[in-house]
Amino acid sequence: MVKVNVDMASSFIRAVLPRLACRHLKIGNNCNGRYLYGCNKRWVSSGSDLVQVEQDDSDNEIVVLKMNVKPVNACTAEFNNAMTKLIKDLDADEQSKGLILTSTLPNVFSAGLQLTALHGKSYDEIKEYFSTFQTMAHTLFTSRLATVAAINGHAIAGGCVIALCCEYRVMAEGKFHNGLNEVIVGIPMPAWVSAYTVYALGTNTAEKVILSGKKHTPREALQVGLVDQVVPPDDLIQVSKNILSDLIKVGDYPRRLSKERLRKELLMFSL
Ligand SMILES: CCCCCCCCC/C=C/C(=O)SCCNC(=O)CCNC(=O)[C@H](O)C(C)(C)COP(=O)(O)OP(=O)(O)OC[C@H]1O[C@@H](n2cnc3c(N)ncnc32)[C@H](O)[C@@H]1OP(=O)(O)O
Repeated sequence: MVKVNVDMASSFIRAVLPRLACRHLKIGNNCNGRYLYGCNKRWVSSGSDLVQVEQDDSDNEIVVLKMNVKPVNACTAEFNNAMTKLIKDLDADEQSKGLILTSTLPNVFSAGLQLTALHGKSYDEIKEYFSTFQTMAHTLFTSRLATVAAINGHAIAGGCVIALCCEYRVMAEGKFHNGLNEVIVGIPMPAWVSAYTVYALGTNTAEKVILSGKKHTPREALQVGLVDQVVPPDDLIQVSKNILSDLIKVGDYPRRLSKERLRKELLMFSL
């Protein structure tokens, strides 16, 4: 399990964050959705039913993971752990080469951290919860698979982070937002999230995106590099599959090793 560096933020978390989270959202029993689970050809078990798994290409090389935590794909600890397990299982499965990450929900990719999980919790509980999110993000970021985020709705804060962990991001046109609003919510941006953002956007743009806390339209997200492509919603999955097919055409070993070498520089921020 990746450990979260919470030293600098410990008093903040204890004293302020739960209050801010409460103020930001109506606290209620709002993450009690029903979960679906399906797979066309073979099962890759997450040990839970929070993520739909589809392997629908003829070679079983491409896997589609659909986040499925109603109503907004808030990243519960159970979801984070399920995602981590799934990605690790796929990494260990030599047949799998590429991963598309999307959502079952029509308008939301992910709303990020489950803010309600922070309310009324002890410091240790909050720390443990954060570490499940960081472990999931770290596992996705360092996966040997080629990864494409098919962003079919809002991708806010941690939802945007999940997309940034992927190699390529395609977003559907629509009245959606994509951004890192942590500073607005009241969360000082953790160094590892900043590092992932810098990796994807470059330092100067990452600083603007993080410090503004701005939520971008798909077109604005494209301009700042939060996404690589914006497409009509109906084309999202097919475009993502086409991109992934190109990515995995490259020899598996050189690709895998190059990705590892490129991304390992950032691990110092993550561990
Ligand atoms: C140092 C160590 C540090 C380590 C810390 C590591 C941090 C890593 C960085 C990550 C930080 C974060 O993710 S912080 C999370 C920030 N996330 C957000 O600010 C997103 C807030 N949500 C939204 O903006 C919107 O809900 C949005 C996603 C666009 C969907 O809008 P909609 O109109 O479709 O839906 P809504 O009506 O708003 O929401 C539907 C219900 O879902 C709930 N809901 C919405 N977002 C939720 C959320 N994130 N968590 C829980 N519940 C949420 C609402 O309260 C509603 O509940 P009911 O009223 O009961 O129905």
